[in-house]
Amino acid sequence: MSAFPIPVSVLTGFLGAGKTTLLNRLLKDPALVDTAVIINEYGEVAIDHLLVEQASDGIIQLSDGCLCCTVRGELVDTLADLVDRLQTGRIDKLARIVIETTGLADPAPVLQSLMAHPALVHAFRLDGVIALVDAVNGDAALDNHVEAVKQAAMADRLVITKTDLADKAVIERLSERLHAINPGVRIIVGEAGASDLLDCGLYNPAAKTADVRRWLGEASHDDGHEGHDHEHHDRGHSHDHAHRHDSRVRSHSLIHDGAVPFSAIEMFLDLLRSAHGDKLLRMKGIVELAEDPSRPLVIHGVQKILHPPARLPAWPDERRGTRLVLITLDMPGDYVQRLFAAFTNRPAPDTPDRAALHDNPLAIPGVGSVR
Ligand SMILES: Nc1nc2c(ncn2[C@@H]2O[C@H](COP(=O)(O)OP(=O)(O)OP(=O)(O)O)[C@@H](O)[C@H]2O)c(=O)[nH]1
Repeated sequence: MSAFPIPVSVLTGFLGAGKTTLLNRLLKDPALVDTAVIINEYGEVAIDHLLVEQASDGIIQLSDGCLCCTVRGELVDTLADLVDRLQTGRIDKLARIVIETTGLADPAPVLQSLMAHPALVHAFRLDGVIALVDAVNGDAALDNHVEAVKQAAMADRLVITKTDLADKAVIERLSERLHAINPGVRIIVGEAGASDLLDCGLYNPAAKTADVRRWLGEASHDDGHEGHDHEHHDRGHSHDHAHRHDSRVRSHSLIHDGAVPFSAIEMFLDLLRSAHGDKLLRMKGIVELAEDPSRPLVIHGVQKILHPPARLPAWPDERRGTRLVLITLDMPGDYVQRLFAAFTNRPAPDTPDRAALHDNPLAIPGVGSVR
């Protein structure tokens, strides 16, 4: 039987900051035994739960949507159900919960639910908010996305990730900026472990800045906007939708049932980045490679950076094929789908096939021009 209240850590950080990477490291630590992980992902093709290296029964995947808006009720139901399962003996032990938010989440509504929802207040206590800021892309995220600022401002622990990719001076400037946003916070530069991040003590909004208290106050009056400004355009296998916070941000889900040659994926990514690299916030996906279909390729792009692709030893579940999620800012129309269709040989009207792109990759009729 577990002791109530159960500590809950909220893991946040802008798109691609390294949340899943950190989670994978933390879950190997004995301090996280009997931890349930709740993952929320934005984009209709869920990938993150496949990349968390833990027995799948400890991971709960919330449906598509963002924790701070459409799936907030689902989080409350999930947590209430965990309490019920513990009380009825269907789960033996639950020592801790980690909630990984989407990179675009405003953490305020999540915290508000945990701190104030009548069904949850006695069963759970918010242990702390851990926010990740990427040393390479963090400045740009803070400049351009209020969600990134909110995440940093509400944190009890800030972790600067990807310090191996940035200069010392850049990291120092970023630390100063973060201290200005969140004066009381402890900043961990580089690899953070369980002892740095857990047991922060009860979350205390009074210790946070005035902005955070205002955001939390606003979040408590902001229920029931399910589905607002959430478009779905069904285009066969591809879906787009606009994020409610900012209709300039869209997610594009690309699915191809079948293997794809590495050269096709490489060229698709190259063209996308050279034509619209400035509009790519996040890209991640799992690819069935024609050259070696048994070991999926995992690709990650974060703003301008394409991280070195990694190979999984095997497929995490029975599904094969290629699934990519792209989150973009101001991307024109259906450019992404058309380009992807061209490379996976599913020509859409007016879209050339892959051979044509190989012949002249800089001139793509119907897909827009490459700068
Ligand atoms: N070089 C380097 N790469 C890192 C580090 N942390 C994460 N990455 C890479 O950054 C990419 C994105 O990492 P994720 O852990 O998926 O980021 P995330 O925050 O979970 O991403 P979203 O859920 O899409 O917001 C991956 O390719 C990671 O391998 C780091 O400290 N150094």
